[in-house]
Amino acid sequence: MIAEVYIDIPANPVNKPFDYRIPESLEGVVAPGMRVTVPFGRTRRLGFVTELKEVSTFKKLKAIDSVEDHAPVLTQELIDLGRWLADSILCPTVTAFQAMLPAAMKAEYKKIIKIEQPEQLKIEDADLASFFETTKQPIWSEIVKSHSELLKRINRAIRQGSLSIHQLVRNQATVKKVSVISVCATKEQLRLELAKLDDRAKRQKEALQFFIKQSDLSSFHSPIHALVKDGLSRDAITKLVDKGLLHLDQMEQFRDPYKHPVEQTKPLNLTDEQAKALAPILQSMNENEHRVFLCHGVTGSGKTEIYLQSIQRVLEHKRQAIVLVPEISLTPQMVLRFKGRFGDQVAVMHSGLSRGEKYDEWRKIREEKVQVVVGARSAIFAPFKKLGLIIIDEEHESSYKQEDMPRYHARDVAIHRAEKHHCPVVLGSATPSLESFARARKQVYTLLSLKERVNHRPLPSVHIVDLREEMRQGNHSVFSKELLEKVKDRLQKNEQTVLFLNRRGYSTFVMCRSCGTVVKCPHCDISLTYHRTQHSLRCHYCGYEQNVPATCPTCDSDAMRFFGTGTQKVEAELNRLLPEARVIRMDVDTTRKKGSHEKLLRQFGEEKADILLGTQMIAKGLDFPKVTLVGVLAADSLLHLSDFRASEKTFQLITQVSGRAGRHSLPGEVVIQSYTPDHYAVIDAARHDYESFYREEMTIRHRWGYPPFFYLVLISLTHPDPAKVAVAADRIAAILKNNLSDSTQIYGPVVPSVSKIKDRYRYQCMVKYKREPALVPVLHQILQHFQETGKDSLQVSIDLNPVALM
Ligand SMILES: Nc1ncnc2c1ncn2[C@@H]1O[C@H](COP(=O)(O)OP(=O)(O)OP(=O)(O)O)[C@@H](O)[C@H]1O
Ligand SMILES: [Zn+2]
Ligand SMILES: [Zn+2]
Repeated sequence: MIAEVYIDIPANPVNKPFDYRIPESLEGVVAPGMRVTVPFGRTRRLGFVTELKEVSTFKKLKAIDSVEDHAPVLTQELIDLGRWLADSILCPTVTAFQAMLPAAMKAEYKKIIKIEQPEQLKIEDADLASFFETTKQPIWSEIVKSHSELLKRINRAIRQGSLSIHQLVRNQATVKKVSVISVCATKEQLRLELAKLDDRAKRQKEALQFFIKQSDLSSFHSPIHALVKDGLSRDAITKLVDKGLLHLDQMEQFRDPYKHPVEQTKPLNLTDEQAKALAPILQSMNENEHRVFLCHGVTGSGKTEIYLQSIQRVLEHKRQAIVLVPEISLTPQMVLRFKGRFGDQVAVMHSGLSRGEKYDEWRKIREEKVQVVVGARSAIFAPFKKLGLIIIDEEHESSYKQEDMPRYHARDVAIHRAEKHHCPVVLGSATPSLESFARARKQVYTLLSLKERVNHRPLPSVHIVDLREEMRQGNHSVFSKELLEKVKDRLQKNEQTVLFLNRRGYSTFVMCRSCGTVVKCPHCDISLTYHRTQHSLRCHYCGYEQNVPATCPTCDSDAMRFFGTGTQKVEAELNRLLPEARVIRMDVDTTRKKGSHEKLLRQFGEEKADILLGTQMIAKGLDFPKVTLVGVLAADSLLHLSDFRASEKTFQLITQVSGRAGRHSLPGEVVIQSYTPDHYAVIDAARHDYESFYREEMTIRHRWGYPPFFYLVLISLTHPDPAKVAVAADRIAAILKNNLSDSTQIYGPVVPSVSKIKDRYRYQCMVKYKREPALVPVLHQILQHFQETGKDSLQVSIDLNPVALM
């Protein structure tokens, strides 16, 4: 038999299956979806078996060395998915396969030095020979590091054939095992042994008495460490094992990151709106029909309960469900809602788990020990065999798109998988992406609307504060008078406040602090980006460049400023203005340590603080009854990012943050501080008017030719030599222009705002198109032609439908 194997080298020339002979010893063992070690070139590599066949067109085939898995790690569906993904996002197939598996299963390659001719080595270099006699596993990289003086001699010995270099492939995945003791003797036999032992074997006697006391010996088993904890001697147990009276077994164990018992919750009585939204989802499941639902529900409308009750039906049908949640809202609060309803049937996958924990959660899925997975982006690849439902909460979140290879969007993968499994996908959000809402409008997706909060609780009332006005009145603080008054009021009433400061995007744009003007590109309607090194303003899209104006082009004031307020500064100011307030600050600095994110949120939930001050990580998923005030310190910070999605992101963020207020019995209030209070993204968010925002934004996208009306492709090049990357960028732009149709537009090449990363210079080209059949073949050709391997070479990456254009 012959196996087709994708080699674990993510490079274009290797991006095809290679044929390998299955040796007799592995006949019937090797199966598609397994990982194998194979000789490749002069090394050994890990590979994925995708197909078995009888004949090969090649005459001389190398044989597979060994099998890494006892069962396939990729199902047939995932193998097909990997091929599809590789084609549609232009990545090597093996990269797609790897993305589907937990990191612990990535192969680790180690080079070791092997002695081929010990006698010859002794003659040629006796010192070296005795060195290797004392070194058990001479690992190449370690020898290079600590015995560099030997390198020359080792190299000579390799040339002469007495030494050689071997590549070891190591599977990093480890299964945690526990030693379990059972009894293989009768009580009678144990008593006999007890009588035989002399008095010095006191500990063995104790152990025997312990087992004799057990009511049912044949079904007894216990981890050895539990017995030791109960006072038995490990030594004595081992002796009894040796005598054949006890039996020792290694049992696999799952590491459990959520050990605490969870209180079971029951399905809630649905509101009318919830029931109306749930019905078509259930119907689609009953009919085994693939449909995509967009569940557009205002914050606090009870979307999660709809998810829970849909999953319940999935379980009744003996099928399985995937729930995707953005990494930052995958808080214990969120996890508990699923564990509380479905208990041990839920696996959780997120970046906070250790490698081993992630691997075990993955194994629970593969071994069908769980039926539901709640996880971040990569959980979309959960190896369930009978998917019945995929839910993507906060579907508008840009983190569902992976920013590096493979650049997949979890939403696209979800829809593709659900099609194969004939099951529905539910996309949920209070602020759907324009793409998804447009599809729902065109009835590609089915729209489910929840317009009210649960139990008719009102949405919070929102006040917009004009920061320019505050400035004019001489208030230079980050807090407007109104916001400060309201925070004080909450302090008095013993209620809580959430203050939100978006730091991302600061100081990349220049704004006039007296009139709010931001300098834009005359050709693209995009804010210009400040380049520190040249002290100039540039357009990301078309390359337009100008100097930073000394005075504001609109009002002539000299208050043109870069933005630089951070959470720390705000915290200091809070301490000065309200010394009695207890503040919890949450940002990248205070949440770096594992578990600190949860800890801070728990403290806030336990009302150990009055104010929660944070960045985007507090915008989502929080549900605290005492929060009655939310303040957005500067709503514009995202608005002027040089990104056509800037307004959309601003609208989403303001809506999400506002949604944290007044979710329970106490009514909520929101203060939005802004330098551009009449921007539609700010006004519509304040009015909770998604549809109005959608209309205005779509008009603008249409006018300027941005998605969802057009598709974008971003081609990025990097090279250590600025001249080389410039030449390649020009050639690629020329190929695009010559091979794509006239209606497709090609922008660039331009230098992106970050022009150099890790000493590699960057260039970008952008393609904007509506229908372009030649696109994928041309992009393939570009990759084949320009992509080089090796460190100091040209790197080309292609991002279809990029979410960030930085
Ligand atoms: N049918 C119901 N009856 C009573 N309470 C409910 C019902 N459905 C949901 N709730 C409660 O209402 C609150 C808000 O629900 P949930 O968090 O699911 O809203 P959401 O739509 O997901 O909001 P967000 O988009 O802001 O995260 C929760 O505390 C939830 O327990
Ligand atoms: Zn101005
Ligand atoms: Zn421009």
